[in-house]
Parts: sequence; structure tokens; C-alpha cells
Amino acid sequence: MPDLLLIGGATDKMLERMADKFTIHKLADGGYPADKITHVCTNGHDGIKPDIMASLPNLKHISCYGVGYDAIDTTEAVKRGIVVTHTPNVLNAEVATTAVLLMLACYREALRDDAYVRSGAWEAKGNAPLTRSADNQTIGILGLGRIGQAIADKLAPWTPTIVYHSRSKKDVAYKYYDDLKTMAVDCDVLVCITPGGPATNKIVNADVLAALGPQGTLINVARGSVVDEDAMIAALRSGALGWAGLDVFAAEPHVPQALRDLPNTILLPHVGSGTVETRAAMGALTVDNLLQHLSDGTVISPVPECDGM
Ligand SMILES: NC(=O)C1=CN([C@@H]2O[C@H](COP(=O)(O)OP(=O)(O)OC[C@H]3O[C@@H](n4cnc5c(N)ncnc54)[C@H](O)[C@@H]3O)[C@@H](O)[C@H]2O)C=CC1
Ligand SMILES: O=CC(=O)O
Repeated sequence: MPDLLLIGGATDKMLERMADKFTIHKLADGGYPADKITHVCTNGHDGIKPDIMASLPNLKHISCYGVGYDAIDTTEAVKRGIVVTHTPNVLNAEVATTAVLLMLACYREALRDDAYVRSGAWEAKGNAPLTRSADNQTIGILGLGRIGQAIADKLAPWTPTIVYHSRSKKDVAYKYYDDLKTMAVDCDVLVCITPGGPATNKIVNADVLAALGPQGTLINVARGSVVDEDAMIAALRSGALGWAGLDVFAAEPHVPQALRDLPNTILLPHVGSGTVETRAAMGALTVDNLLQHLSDGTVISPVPECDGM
């Protein structure tokens, strides 16, 4: 059987299906037969380190259990004729739910009020302070791609005005801004859902956060690298930015203590797609790509850089 290197975790179902066709070597277990590895299964967070990729001379396919692939060097992969696949679309609705959840939790102060009940403050002090309505807000989507559109769709019951900033104008009815800071001035909420990597590194900087303002809410379900984390902490501390709902961080799983101490944040441990149902769909596509590549050399969902290889 061909040899597969598993980087990071996989569900039992994925392991069962992969073990049927491959000899699996887990990176976490230590040594692997570098010359024999033809396939890698990894995830968007771990990707594949350059030294590991360089150590695999016969690598043909990297299957990523996730849609974001900024931790995989696709330029090097293409140069070496290695096809990279990922899991687009099957997680759109789930990640959109996470973004909406974070936004609503910020607006309605869900954690503060939960603590109010648990601590006995309700009984001792009376009714909790009022919160803000999430209805009729202007919501700027940074990165109106597959998930960005799903977020816009899922927000419809709150009757928002959706606007967006992406690399290019799209054929949609929402207002397009070619400048992120200008969009932030006009928004109540900024939702980040671009890919990570050099092109988006810290594009949400101190100026953009200041433009979003003291009544503004930042939602980041993209990558921690998209937001200048230090600038965000400073803005949340000073009140220059109102609230932040975050699923992703600059150096996961580390989350700065300063961020954990702030009352105006909701913090999730990168669980945008983390439900049993959605991970099952992502796992199925991850393994389907591997098995199809093994059987006829083609794949179902290549990353754009590898399309047509
Ligand atoms: N929090 C989580 O668990 C998850 C996070 N993600 C993140 O969401 C990202 C987006 O996923 P999809 O919607 O499937 O990708 P997509 O490729 O369909 O959409 C990305 C959008 O970002 C825009 N974009 C790219 N570079 C940009 C730039 N420099 N400035 C402005 N806009 C830019 C593109 O034009 C496109 O509209 C993933 O790459 C991943 O980083 C995805 C799934 C789960
Ligand atoms: O962050 C998760 C992904 O699928 O990308």
C-alpha cells in the first residue's frame, strides 16, 4: 500500500477510510519513511512545514482538512508538481453561523449577562444593564467569497445593510468599497473572512480599527494574521474600538492575557467549522480527494493554484 503522512488530527472515520488504502504514518509518532511518502493529510492550522515538505522527494498530493491553506507553500508545491486540495463550500454555513453567533453575543452581551445570573448579581442587584439591538446594522464583509456570502445570507433576518471590500468588485447588489478604511468608517460591524497569508497580513490595522470606532464591533473568523492583534488590544482597552468577537488569533493556541482580560471580547478556540456534522463533511471530502488521486491521479477540489494540474 502507498504511504501517507498524517500531520495533525483526523476523525475516526477519516482514519478508517485512509487505513483501507494507505499505510498511515503519524508525524506525532516521530520517524516516517520519507522516501516512500506519496500523500500527506494535514489541516489548515498545521499545514506542512518547509523542512518536512523538502524531506519528501516522492510527495504527489497534500490533502488539507480545511478550506484555508495559508500554512501550505503552494508555490513550492506547484514547482514540484504536488497537487494541493482543500475543503471548500461544505463548511460555508457553519462558519457563517459562528460569525453570526459572535456578532449577536457581542451585541446582546451574552457572556456578561450569563455571568450576571451565575454570580447571583441578578438577585442581589436587580435587572441587568440594557444591551444593544443587532437589528438594522451596517455590516461590512472583508472578503466576500464563499463564506462571506454565506454570512451575508445568514444575517438576513436581522435586516442589515451589507457592504463589502474584496480584491475586486463582484456581481452583487451590495455596495463595494475599494478602500477598507473608508468602508470601516461607514460600518457598525466589520466581519473578516479573507484567506490568511502575506496579502492580508494585518490589513485590519490601527487606522481601520479607529475608523470602525467606539461603537464598532470587529468579528474575525478569517485568520489571526488578518488583524493587527496588538493594535486591536490597544483599541479595545482604550475604548477606540467597542467590541470584538474572535475565533482566530495570531499565535494559536496562545491567546494574549491582555485579550483574555478584556470584558468587551468574546473569544472562541478556532471552532468556526467545529461541529460533528460539518467536520464529517470536511473529513469525507479530504479523504475522497486522497482516494480519487490514488485511483486515477485526478482530484475533486484542488486549491486554485493547482487547478488543472
Ligand atoms: N474560523 C474558521 O474556522 C474558518 C476560517 N476560514 C477562513 O476563511 C477564509 C475564506 O474562505 P472562503 O470564503 O472559502 O474563501 P474564498 O476564496 O471563497 O473567499 C475569500 C475572499 O477573500 C477575498 N480576498 C482575498 N485576498 C484579499 C485581500 N488581500 N483583500 C481583500 N479581500 C481579499 C477574495 O476576493 C474572496 O472574495 C479561508 O481562507 C480561511 O482563512 C475558513 C473556514 C473556517
Ligand atoms: O480554519 C479553518 C479552515 O477550514 O480554513
